[in-house]
Amino acid sequence: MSEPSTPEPVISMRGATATLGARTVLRGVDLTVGRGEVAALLGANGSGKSTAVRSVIGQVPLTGGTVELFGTPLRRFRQWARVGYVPQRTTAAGGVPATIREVVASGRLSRTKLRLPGRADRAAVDRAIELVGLSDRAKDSVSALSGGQHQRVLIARALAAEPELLIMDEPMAGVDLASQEILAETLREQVGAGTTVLLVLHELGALEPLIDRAVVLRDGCVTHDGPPPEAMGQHALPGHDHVHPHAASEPARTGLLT
Ligand SMILES: Nc1ncnc2c1ncn2[C@@H]1O[C@H](COP(=O)(O)OP(=O)(O)OP(=O)(O)O)[C@@H](O)[C@H]1O
Repeated sequence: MSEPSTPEPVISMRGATATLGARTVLRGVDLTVGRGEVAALLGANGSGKSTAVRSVIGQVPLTGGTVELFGTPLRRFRQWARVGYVPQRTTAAGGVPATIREVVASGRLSRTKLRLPGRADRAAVDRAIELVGLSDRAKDSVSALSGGQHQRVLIARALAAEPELLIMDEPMAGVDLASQEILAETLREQVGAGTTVLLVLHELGALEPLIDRAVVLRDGCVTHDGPPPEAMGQHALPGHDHVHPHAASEPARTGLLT
């Protein structure tokens, strides 16, 4: 008991294995993210990045290994308001007519539960919309938004709960440059405020300066865990294509990732 204790990890995944259909997608993944840390999960298409983060929040059951969130085993974890999750490229519209503000406000439900929203709740929703630069469009229908704006709405929805841990799956995928800059700035603010962040990325790109640690997956195994390898910041090394299924333009190159 003499040594100063390191801060309790916010995410602690140990020896995680998972299968989807007949396919083993995670083969013993260790992933630890400490409080206030910004970690990037990198890897080629199909390496298991999305499956790993979905396992962290219990959307994909593990066949082996363990996950703890804020020091609590996942099966006992109930404090979901502490976790904001932005899934990979979904739409905020969902076929139901809703305004930007309504969609973002739905992200606050994990805090309000069954009580009526109060002033602090409304302020958190307004602030989340402001952070992603959509204040002037708050009353517009989400069905009229571009892909990048959709993504900003989904991120604002996650931020509305003021999460301590923010998990985002390829937040920059298919997002126009202007929205990318706003998202990077939003993330900078969150990180500055002490939020712990886990990002799935296929390249570090504009977010590189924010990343403390990179964890690289290959075929369901961790092949690197440490400072972001330099080559990952650029579209480096020829012959290593990562083709993003959602990218409209030419394939991005991700160097060490494949
Ligand atoms: N529902 C499913 N049933 C069977 N296999 C699946 C299912 N979903 C994903 N897979 C497979 O599991 C593997 C890992 O998928 P995952 O989405 O975790 O990879 P990823 O690293 O996030 O890839 P990407 O960069 O393409 O998003 C892939 O080979 C994928 O085809």
